[in-house]
Amino acid sequence: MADKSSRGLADIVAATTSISDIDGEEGRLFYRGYDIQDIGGRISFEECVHLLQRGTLPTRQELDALTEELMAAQHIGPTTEALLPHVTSGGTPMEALRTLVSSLSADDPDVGDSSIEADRRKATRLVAQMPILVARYEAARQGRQAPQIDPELSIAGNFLLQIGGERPSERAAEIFDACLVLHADHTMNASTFTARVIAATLSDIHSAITGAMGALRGPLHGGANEAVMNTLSSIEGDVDAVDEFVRAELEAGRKLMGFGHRVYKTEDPRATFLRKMSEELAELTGNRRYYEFSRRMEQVVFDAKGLYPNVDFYAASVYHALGIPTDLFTPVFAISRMSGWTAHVIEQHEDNRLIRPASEYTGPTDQRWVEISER
Ligand SMILES: CC(=O)SCCNC(=O)CCNC(=O)[C@H](O)C(C)(C)COP(=O)(O)OP(=O)(O)OC[C@H]1O[C@@H](n2cnc3c(N)ncnc32)[C@H](O)[C@@H]1OP(=O)(O)O
Ligand SMILES: O=C([O-])CC(=O)C(=O)O
Repeated sequence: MADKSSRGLADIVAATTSISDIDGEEGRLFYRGYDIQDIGGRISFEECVHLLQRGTLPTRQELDALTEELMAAQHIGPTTEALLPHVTSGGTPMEALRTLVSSLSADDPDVGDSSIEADRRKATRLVAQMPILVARYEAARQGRQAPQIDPELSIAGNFLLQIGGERPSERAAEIFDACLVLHADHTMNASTFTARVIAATLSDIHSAITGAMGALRGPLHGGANEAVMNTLSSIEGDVDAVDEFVRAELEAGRKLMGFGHRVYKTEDPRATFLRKMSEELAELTGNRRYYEFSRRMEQVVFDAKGLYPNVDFYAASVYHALGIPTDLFTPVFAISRMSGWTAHVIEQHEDNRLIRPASEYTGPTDQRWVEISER
């Protein structure tokens, strides 16, 4: 029997990992020992994928080889293709994409092979396929074709091209690329933990990722970025209306999405980057409304509750300024987090033990069976 229970497994070490680390007191995040303050805005998402999945920042040659592999995998198979029209009409994008991601395994060349080598190949393919899936989903629900991939553009640039229908500005692609790096991994967050639990039964990588998608979707986790945008756009009037909105929400006992964190006791270092991006995009687009609303909300929430914004808070105004539809914000998170999830599945399979925590029983005891007619 366990010594004590921890609600929500807070502070419980559930895995050892060499992929990422967080110092919650200092507000620091590391990918394989590299401080996000150092690599954020400096490495591309493709380099980040190499770092997380393969363990090192790539040499030029390694990066070229990975980019080629990713390019070659940027398509979806006939099973997923056939499913697309069935999932675009009902439900949310995350529900549809969870189903579509699961279907990718049917056409994967390594289907049925759960060796580490096959895991690695599937991991690269999943990273390449996720932005294509989101873009194809968006095009399908709008009844149009997604533009062709441009081999000159990065994953980030191509995604903006496919969603927006035109080549993004260089700066927009750079900013989005940096966003993908910032969201790529975060130790034992709920979706990564889900993926590891599934992988630890020696299940396959697509099953683990499908579960992770389900966990990411919730508003207490990745779904918060969409909720933040809905909050910001629901506030009518000028920036002063933010004060009253926050007061009313807190008085009603509701949580403000995009604030608070299980691990960070100070500012989330990713929020520091995203705030700057939000400000820059406000200047570039000439629309400062959501940046200013966000700044005010941050101040008012801190004064009232001492809570800091998390990664999802400024991601909302950034994605909005980049022209991404609000209900694709969480799918965008999944595009990035695919790199971390897959790295964790590989790590779990490399040194596996079934994950099976204990529970503390709180139900009745000494019950006795009685005939159904007498209950
Ligand atoms: C990528 C990510 O997943 S980042 C997180 C995204 N999620 C959100 O932004 C949703 C809003 N935030 C939250 O719900 C929480 O802060 C979480 C889920 C992120 C962390 O939760 P936990 O560590 O379990 O903290 P918990 O929910 O128990 O909150 C502790 C206290 O702070 C309060 N609190 C925490 N976050 C918030 C918030 N966003 N707004 C208002 N109050 C909050 C709680 O009401 C609670 O108060 P109480 O002790 O008086 O009851
Ligand atoms: O770590 C967490 O609990 C949530 C989070 O910030 C993330 O997954 O990026």
